[in-house]
Amino acid sequence: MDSAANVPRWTPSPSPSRSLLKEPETKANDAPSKRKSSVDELELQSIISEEDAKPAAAGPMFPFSTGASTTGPDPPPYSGTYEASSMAIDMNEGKNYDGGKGLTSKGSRNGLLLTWTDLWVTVPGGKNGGRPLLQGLTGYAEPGEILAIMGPSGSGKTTLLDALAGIFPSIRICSALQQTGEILINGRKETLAFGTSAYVTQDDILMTTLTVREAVHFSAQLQLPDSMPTSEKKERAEITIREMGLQGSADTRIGGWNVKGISGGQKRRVSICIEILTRPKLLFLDEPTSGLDSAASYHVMSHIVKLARQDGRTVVASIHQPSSEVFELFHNLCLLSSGKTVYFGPVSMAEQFFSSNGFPCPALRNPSDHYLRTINADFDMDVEQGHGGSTEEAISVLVKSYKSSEVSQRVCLRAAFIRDQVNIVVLNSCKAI
Ligand SMILES: Nc1ncnc2c1ncn2[C@@H]1O[C@H](COP(=O)(O)OP(=O)(O)OP(=O)(O)O)[C@@H](O)[C@H]1O
Repeated sequence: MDSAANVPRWTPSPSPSRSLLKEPETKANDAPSKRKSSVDELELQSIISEEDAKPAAAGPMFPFSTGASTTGPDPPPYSGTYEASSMAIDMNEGKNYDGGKGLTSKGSRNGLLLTWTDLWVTVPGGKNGGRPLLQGLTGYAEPGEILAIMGPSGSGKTTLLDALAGIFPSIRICSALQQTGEILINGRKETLAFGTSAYVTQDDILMTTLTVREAVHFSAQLQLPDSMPTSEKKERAEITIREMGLQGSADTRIGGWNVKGISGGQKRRVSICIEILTRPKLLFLDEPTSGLDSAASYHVMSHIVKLARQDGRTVVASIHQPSSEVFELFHNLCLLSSGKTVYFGPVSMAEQFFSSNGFPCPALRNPSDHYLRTINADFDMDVEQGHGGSTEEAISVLVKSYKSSEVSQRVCLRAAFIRDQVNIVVLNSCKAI
């Protein structure tokens, strides 16, 4: 077992300024388009189909607005075909990536592509005019993929999820948090129709007197459209109960502080069950695996991956301590420390990022544990020093290195590219009218 003294510490070499995403030797024989690695080579191809540019039918508005409602033609559904090949290769290298093929599949054609640029959330007041909880974050979440948000406790994971889900300022008015930056759906500010997105919060708010089956069935009756026959709603509820591995406790009361009911982990799964009943296109999950053992965590997360892949759903999940198997299920990783980005990019490239900055993951250690231990400064006083610099120094090196890295530039470019591309399509469709 590792002792606290074995926590990897900052060592000054190799140089943090070393460029990331260097072309691996093994790619030398790949097609020329795959070999492109420079951002200058990014071809901004306007290949969103004309059909995609048609305004979508208006529907009832979802309470979790993800941006101001816009006038004019609605944005085209994300087609997944805008991608320049050079970017697709470098950004998505790794075993979980399907080379962009999945994004052009039928299921993902109507997916939601979420992008955020220079996102700040601040608590007003204090000497310096406020305390920033999120500091200029930029990123994206793609259809058919899972973005994992990780970081030590208090690093801003829930704040980021809340901001992306449009919780500020409409729902948590009393929090008085200030938010700036741009959050776009398919490149546009958009208010989503009811049932399009769902948010499983950290707290399980459930009716304690109901059984699991009653809770899920009632929820299905209320959430699923009136046009769906009752028998189909019941079937959907039963399928979802099974998918979350709750069939064994379906007739057990949920329970609360006064009456013992299902376990904490089972409550978590009931909450997820209720939110995925409508099969939302955009799903936010705050700590979906808390309270679950490693096998249950794996089953729940792999089911969510399946859901994401099946119909090109976009999933953003904060997660504390994934096992290595669960970690491998994620596509992209957003690693936060005190509201700053330590790393954003493909899960498969994170290891290279850490080792190129002097923090190689020791053999046989779960990479996610390694990343979190490297950037957790909460217990610095208790941890024996002597392995190089402090955790604060390590965080500072990684944050600086990420900012100047090619991977960060690509993330910014990608967010800008998606926005510009959609604007071109909307402009063209307006001209055509
Ligand atoms: N309304 C608020 N007013 C002041 N500070 C806040 C507010 N909301 C969050 N914070 C602070 O913002 C920081 C980030 O909180 P957040 O809940 O996003 O962290 P987290 O990474 O989700 O933590 P955990 O993993 O423990 O859930 C914390 O320091 C928290 O105390």
